[in-house]
Amino acid sequence: MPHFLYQDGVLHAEGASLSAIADEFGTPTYVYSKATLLENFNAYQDACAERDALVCYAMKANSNLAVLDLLARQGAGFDIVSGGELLRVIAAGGDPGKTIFSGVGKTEAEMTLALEKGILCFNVESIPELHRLNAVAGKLGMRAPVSLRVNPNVDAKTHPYIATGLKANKFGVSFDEALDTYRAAAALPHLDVVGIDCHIGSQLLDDAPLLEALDKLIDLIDTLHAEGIHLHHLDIGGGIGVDYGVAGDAPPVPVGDYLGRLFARIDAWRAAKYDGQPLKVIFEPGRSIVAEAGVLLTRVEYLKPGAEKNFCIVDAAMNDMMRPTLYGAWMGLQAVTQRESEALMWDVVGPICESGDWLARERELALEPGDLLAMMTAGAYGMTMASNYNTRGRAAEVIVDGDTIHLVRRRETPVETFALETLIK
Ligand SMILES: Cc1ncc(COP(=O)(O)O)c(C=O)c1O
Ligand SMILES: N[C@@H](CCCC[NH3+])C(=O)O
Repeated sequence: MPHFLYQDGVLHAEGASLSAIADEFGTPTYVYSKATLLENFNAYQDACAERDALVCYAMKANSNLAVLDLLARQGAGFDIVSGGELLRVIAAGGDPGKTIFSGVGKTEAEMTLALEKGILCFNVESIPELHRLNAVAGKLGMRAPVSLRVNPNVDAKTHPYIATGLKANKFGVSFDEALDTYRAAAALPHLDVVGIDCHIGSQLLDDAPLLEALDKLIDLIDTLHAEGIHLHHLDIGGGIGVDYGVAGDAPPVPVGDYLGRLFARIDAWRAAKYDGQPLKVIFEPGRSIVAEAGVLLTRVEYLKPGAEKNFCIVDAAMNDMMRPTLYGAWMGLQAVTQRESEALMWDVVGPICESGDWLARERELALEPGDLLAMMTAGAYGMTMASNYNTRGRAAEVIVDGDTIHLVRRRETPVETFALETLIK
């Protein structure tokens, strides 16, 4: 159910007017809807009900502590990719015992922290990483729970920067080398081989590539079983996409439909080969939980019509939302208060000194300076990818719950952007 709707001609997040939010907290500001967040998470939880399954929210999509806390209280686990993200999970009251650690470059310090905090599992992506983890666990007198991230060489049919499951990508152990890598892992004294993992890419609109990857993992689990390596879980990663409103794009597969098909396959396989003995299933969704729950609220500073192009200069920029310039991503824009006046074609750009600093191109909008715009579907990979380029303080973040507005991250001041720096004599 959409929670960003016009009421009396003004765009609202649940019961709160975006215009009132801009007046109180300024712009640019990320505005999240708590109801959307919970509905999206519960689409996974509901499809997993009564099953041995764990939804590990991929917090790289949006790691605001209040977001993590809300999801943790719904039973979420977390997929992390750094020691910093683990510290956020803990600060938000999340459970390290429901946390899995992905990523190709884990440091010794990160491994040590994760072992000391008792995470559920390391998703290991290479043989050198296995050896490092074995050594770190040995030094601590512990055994590290390990799942291998296998690269199933499946084409996820998404933007090349966010496809991760092809041979050409840096991620995971190649499918052909997976068996030998499992043997190597099983022979190391300080590792417990517990699972298998893959993540083939992000913003997938169709679940066919995910089910193809599942079939490959299933075959591999059977081969490992025959070798005496018995796994306790299968982690299929994240990747389900959202509707950004791109003309011609098919709508994304509903989460419940995808999980239904996935569980049906797993159940049929377990019934045929393992007397129906269940296998724990882990998911790592990010975008499909938070993207639709957020908008980026920005104000028009100047209108600069020109012979070739009309530029609408707003107070948000590529440092606040990198997706358009990084991926050429199309993001929806809506006027917070709609005008009756004539619409013109605008390129919506920020104040940063780069021609790549654009948020939207060729949009038909009726605008005046001072108007507010909402960039839609901006709750994922927005604030988490923000930077301080041009010494811009990062945006504020608020969560709306009904008609209550919670400021969950105050605006960063420009002075705070250089507070860690020091002069030399
Ligand atoms: C290992 C891993 N898991 C999960 C995710 C979350 O993906 P998405 O936001 O597409 O669900 C990502 C990002 O693509 C990832 O790299
Ligand atoms: N940052 C990307 C997704 C990255 C996925 C991380 N593995 C995006 O905005 O679409």
